[in-house]
Amino acid sequence: MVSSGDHLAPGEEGITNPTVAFLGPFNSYSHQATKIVFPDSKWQLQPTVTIKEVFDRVQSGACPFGVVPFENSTHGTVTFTLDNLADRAGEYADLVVCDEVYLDVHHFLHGRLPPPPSSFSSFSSSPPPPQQTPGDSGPKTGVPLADLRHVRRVYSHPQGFGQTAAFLRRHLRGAETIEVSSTSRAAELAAADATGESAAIASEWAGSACGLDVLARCIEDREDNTTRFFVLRRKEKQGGEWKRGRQRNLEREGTVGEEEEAEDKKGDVYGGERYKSLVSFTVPHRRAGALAAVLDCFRGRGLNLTSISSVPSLDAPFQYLFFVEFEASRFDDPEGRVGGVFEDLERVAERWRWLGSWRNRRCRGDASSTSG
Ligand SMILES: O=C(O)C(=O)C[C@]1(C(=O)O)C=C[C@@H](O)C=C1
Repeated sequence: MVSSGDHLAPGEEGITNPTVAFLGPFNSYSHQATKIVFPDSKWQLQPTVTIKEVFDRVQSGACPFGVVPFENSTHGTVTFTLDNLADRAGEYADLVVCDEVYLDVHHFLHGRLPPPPSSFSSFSSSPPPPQQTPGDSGPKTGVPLADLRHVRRVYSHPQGFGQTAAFLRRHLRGAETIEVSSTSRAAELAAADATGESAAIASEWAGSACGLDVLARCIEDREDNTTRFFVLRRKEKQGGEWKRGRQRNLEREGTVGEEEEAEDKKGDVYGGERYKSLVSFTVPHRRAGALAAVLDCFRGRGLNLTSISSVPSLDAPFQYLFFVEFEASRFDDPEGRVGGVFEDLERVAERWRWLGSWRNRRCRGDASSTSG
């Protein structure tokens, strides 16, 4: 099976501006995820300061693609992305999700090694944590590799803190935690602190790019910590690529290798799980069972839901806009189940929007699903 990057490369033919926006700076997890789909030998990767800026660049056409984190397996939804997908101000009418990327996320604590033991007396009287001894077989994970009593503040992205809550509780209880726009920005800030009292929760490569010392490795609460990213593009391109009644999304723009085409034909490998789609909707707030009625549309069409999220709709306090992901594509809908559920939504939801259909990267037989 070819990698998703290989699928994409020929797709550049129709793209005169091979640029991709992602949440920067370089060395963020978003950067890593972006490189999986858009190798930097072929694409110009453009870091942004905010997730909103990724949406802006794709909507304006400045970049044909953008990559944004959507959810983490430990800490849940990335609210900045959901907020933009909610598009309350009607700024992103043309944007759709056209692919997904899974990235294994292993956080390191980076900072400066502690000063000599005699200078600790003013910080704390508790004993230093166990350190790695020369006889240890491999690098220890999830424990401090040095005394952390000199660390007064820790920078990270809110997701970085959420995914390492147990380590922070156990080893950095007294330290101030400061949320910043990305984990790679956190590493930059820790490196800029000449006192050596700042640390960052960031990837291994983000810390080493800033010349920081590793104070602890793999400090995430769960070993299977994974973040899923969405690839965004403008709608008309994707819609225009519908050939032979099949989905023609980002990686399928005339780029499907023979090997993959053969895989596609094996309905038993992918079953009904080859594709996923995302819709957002609001329901009549005061009507009992209104949300259940919308969800029942999917049940009625035999469509399996894979995620449900919500954000305040901002129509009125405590009213919500919902997101539902389900296993099917509007571009590969031989039984009309997706078309049918859209008709149902038209009747049952207050307002609703299709936000994209793409290949399910976590279905059996797709080797390009995860990296990290
Ligand atoms: O801060 C980064 O490095 C990012 O790319 C953002 C982000 C996120 O928003 O979830 C991406 C992956 C990790 O889950 C932590 C942070």
